[in-house]
Amino acid sequence: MLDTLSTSSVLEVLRPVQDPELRKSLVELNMIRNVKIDNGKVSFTLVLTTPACPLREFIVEDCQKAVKQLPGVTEVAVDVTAETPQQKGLPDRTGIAGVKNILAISSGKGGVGKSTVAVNVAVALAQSGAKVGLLDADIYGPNAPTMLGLEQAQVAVRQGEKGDVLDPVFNHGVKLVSMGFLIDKDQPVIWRGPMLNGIIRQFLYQVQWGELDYLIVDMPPGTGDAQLTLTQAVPMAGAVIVTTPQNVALLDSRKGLRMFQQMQVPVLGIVENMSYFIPPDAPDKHYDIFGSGGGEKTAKELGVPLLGCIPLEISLRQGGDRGIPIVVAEPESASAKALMAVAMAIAGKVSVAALT
Ligand SMILES: Nc1ncnc2c1ncn2[C@@H]1O[C@H](COP(=O)(O)OP(=O)(O)OP(=O)(O)O)[C@@H](O)[C@H]1O
Repeated sequence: MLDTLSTSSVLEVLRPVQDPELRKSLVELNMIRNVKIDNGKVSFTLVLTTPACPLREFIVEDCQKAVKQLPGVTEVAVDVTAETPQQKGLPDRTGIAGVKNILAISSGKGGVGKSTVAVNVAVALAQSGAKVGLLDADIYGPNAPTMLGLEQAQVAVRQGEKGDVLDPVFNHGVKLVSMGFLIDKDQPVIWRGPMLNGIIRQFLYQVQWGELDYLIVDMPPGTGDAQLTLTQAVPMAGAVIVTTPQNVALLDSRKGLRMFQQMQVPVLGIVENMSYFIPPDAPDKHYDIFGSGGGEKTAKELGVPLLGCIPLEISLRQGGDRGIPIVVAEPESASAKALMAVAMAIAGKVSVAALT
């Protein structure tokens, strides 16, 4: 079989090549398509499970190596595309039409950088080619509009076929709807909680998200009613918990973890923010202000993966304030690279959860 060059011999040599995260054969996962042979030139499409695949180059290389084993092959051309799988459903929760994966970014307490992570992960996924929405559900501090440069924007309510619909606003490749657009910012926080249910329903059924690979939900901090309402209403593909190295925040993360588990939302991992300090005048220096290895230790204790550690960097805050996320403003900075790696790790975990 292997000594003749044919579509089936190409698939045969590719069969042992696995997706490193899914640990399954690319051929069996239907990730190899359109195999064509033109004299010695073999071409095919590699359909990844996310455009943000961190292992893209390795997989392509493995495929090329495998096909080159066949006699008569002079060239291997791999066309890479992606089809994000749809999250597994829960019988009691109805998803949002067209939205494949809803992801919660949460934190045990406020101010740990949850929104910063949510916004930059959303933009990084969009940069990779994914269709991304961001639902800023943080009723206490809806600051995603500022961070995406959309502070002055208003969601437009218009008459749709089945009643009023809301169109998200758009910047840096991300569609955004924020609680900040719908709540009165001068209203006391205690009145905002009860409004949440109604607003969530609007987000679910009235926002015209269109087709999305990922809808990132910037959750309110903590584990109160607002979080329960959200996790009950929206079927989540997974949750990411943002924490800082200090112990108090870590304790709170444990509560968050338990809440998601009780709500049958898989916890994809934790992100340690403000892990170490990089001074602006010495970007190659690295100060472990809170000691090192805290994130790793906590991840181990909690039994979930550590998705990444983000340094404390002034330009990261400045990017947020200016409405130009660091992954756009300074993609080469340490914090941008760390955030991009977190985005890719999340995308990888979502694919694994959907396909295994
Ligand atoms: N790694 C970092 N380096 C520098 N500044 C950061 C970093 N992470 C977050 N910040 C800054 O800290 C502040 C709080 O961050 P952010 O708003 O993302 O936190 P949050 O957890 O979402 O807070 P809240 O609960 O109030 O919504 C912001 O000014 C942000 O720019």
